[in-house]
Amino acid sequence: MTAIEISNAVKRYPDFTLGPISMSVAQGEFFGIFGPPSTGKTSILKLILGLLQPEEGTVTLSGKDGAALDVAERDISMVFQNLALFPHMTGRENIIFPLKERGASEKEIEERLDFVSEVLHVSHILHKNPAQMSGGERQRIALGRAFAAESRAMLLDEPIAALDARLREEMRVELKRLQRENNQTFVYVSHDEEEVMAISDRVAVIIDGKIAQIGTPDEVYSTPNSVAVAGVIGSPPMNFFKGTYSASGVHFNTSSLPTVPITGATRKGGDGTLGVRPEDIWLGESEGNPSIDVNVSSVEPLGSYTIINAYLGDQIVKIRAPGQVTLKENAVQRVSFDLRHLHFFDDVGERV
Ligand SMILES: Nc1ncnc2c1ncn2[C@@H]1O[C@H](COP(=O)(O)OP(=O)(O)OP(=O)(O)O)[C@@H](O)[C@H]1O
Repeated sequence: MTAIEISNAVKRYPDFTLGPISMSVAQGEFFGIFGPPSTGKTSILKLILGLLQPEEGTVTLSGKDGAALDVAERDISMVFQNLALFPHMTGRENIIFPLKERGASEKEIEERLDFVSEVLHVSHILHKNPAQMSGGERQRIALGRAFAAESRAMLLDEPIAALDARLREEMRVELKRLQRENNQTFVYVSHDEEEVMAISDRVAVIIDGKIAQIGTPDEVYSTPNSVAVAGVIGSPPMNFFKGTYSASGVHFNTSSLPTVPITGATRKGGDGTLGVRPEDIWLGESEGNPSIDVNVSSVEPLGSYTIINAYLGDQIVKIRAPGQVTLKENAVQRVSFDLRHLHFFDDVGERV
């Protein structure tokens, strides 16, 4: 069943237009929204919650036209980026507020409070007021209040951004578990690509107020439909090389990179872009794959992998090699491109 359906929705601000946006989220789905800053992610959540009305198009919630539902009727909780806790209430009072509002029994309130406090690690701060909490603690209390409500759907806007890295990893596992256990619909906004890819069933990539691609994390990563999507998904980002298509493949302008055969594509002639992810460039020659010399510029050892920045002509190329690699600056290094994982884009940046 479709929980949230947005169809050709447009919202115009003086300096920014969101949309037209079309997306549908299934009941019980963990739906991620990812994109660079100021691209309209929060505005999409506000359309779903009813804080914004679309100027064109529609928002439908479980089959009901959003235009006919006020915020309270939607049965949706939202955790805002700039969280809004009641300052005069303790953590405990904040969390149980929605339960009291709907007249839950004392027993139910206590049980829910215990459950939420344990999962979110907030038992020790329940007596504090928000002013006495750190940013991360306030964030967890805000999450607790949203979870306590047991709404049909939860909208989360960068909900764990204020937490430290270890707690963030722990929390994303817990959030996913809670979502699955409660069979809730989650729409989860983050500008942290790794986080949103790790946690979501499907991801919408938002660029300049429009949905650039919707797919599973694997689809979006393995087959980005444009240079724009390829450029924002993946860390370090994909390497791009300008070139020209011909009958035998693509000839790249970059120094002496050999013509790269392109399989299954009908395109001949015209400019294009080759995309290669840093992990698809290998150190050394490899059979059947095009190879080329690069000049090592710097080496970043990161424990389980190493990032090598190297010059190919006057362009910096990023290579991600497994394990620890010892390479000297200015060394000439032969590298090969994994032919199975090359990405071709046309002159307007669409995937070929
Ligand atoms: N109420 C408003 N009035 C005018 N402009 C607005 C309003 N709300 C948002 N905008 C503009 O719309 C654009 C998108 O904002 P939005 O908050 O939806 O993006 P976002 O992707 O969530 O951003 P961030 O990642 O920085 O939180 C921004 O340029 C913002 O300045």
